[in-house]
Amino acid sequence: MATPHISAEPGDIAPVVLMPGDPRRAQRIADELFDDARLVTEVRGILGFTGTFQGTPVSVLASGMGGPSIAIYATELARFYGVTRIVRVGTAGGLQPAMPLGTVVAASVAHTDSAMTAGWVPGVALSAAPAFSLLRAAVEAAERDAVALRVGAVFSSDTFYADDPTVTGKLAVLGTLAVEMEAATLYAVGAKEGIETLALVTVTDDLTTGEHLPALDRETGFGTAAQLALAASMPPPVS
Ligand SMILES: O=P(O)(O)O[C@H]1O[C@H](CO)[C@@H](O)[C@H]1O
Ligand SMILES: O=c1cc[nH]c(=O)[nH]1
Repeated sequence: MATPHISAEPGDIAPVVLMPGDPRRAQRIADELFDDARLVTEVRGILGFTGTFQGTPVSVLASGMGGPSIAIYATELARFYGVTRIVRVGTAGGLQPAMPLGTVVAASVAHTDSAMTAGWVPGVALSAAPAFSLLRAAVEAAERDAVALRVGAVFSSDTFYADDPTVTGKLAVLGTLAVEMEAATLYAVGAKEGIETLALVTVTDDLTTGEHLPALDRETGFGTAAQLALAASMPPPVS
């Protein structure tokens, strides 16, 4: 049975899903990292593929941009397709000095200006955090493979073109590493639906220097984060 936003049949999507914002990054992840990848959904141009990685089924589905969009896909995957792990493979703006373009950040917590979860528990500002199991596995994979990985807070903003740049400045002073748009909502949906989630984002804009990567590099510069996502989320091989 398809959902309003995903046309795959039950069983077409693996329990582990990588989730970039950009549908073309989803296609590249499938083409470059999966074996036997096949298109399983393309509703609204949001591409999803399923294949295998080292013999184990895995899927990739784009989220589109922003919290409301990723909430739709993560919720439908959890409720209707039996997905148990979602790892966002995104891009972000770096907020700290000495974080060159290409730096990969694992979001151990996500601040947000989104109102999406504000009413879930009245009077309580919910914390948005990943599954510790996935975060730990990503850190261990980075250490094992000698891959540089920064771990810390990100800011998941509803606004790409911010009117008030002092907001990210204040968050940077508080140690926030990067700004992006989906991690907090993904983590909130993960908590609500009882699935494991993690966001690994690659810095494509340095907000401290004004350096930016062009659009093609945002589409292609996912390799390290996607490899870490696979290493962190795939079940250990059966020996
Ligand atoms: O590259 P993706 O994964 O889409 O992530 C970032 O890029 C988009 C903005 O350009 C937002 O979705 C933001 O979170
Ligand atoms: O949300 C985002 C994504 C990439 N770069 C930014 O500055 N913000």
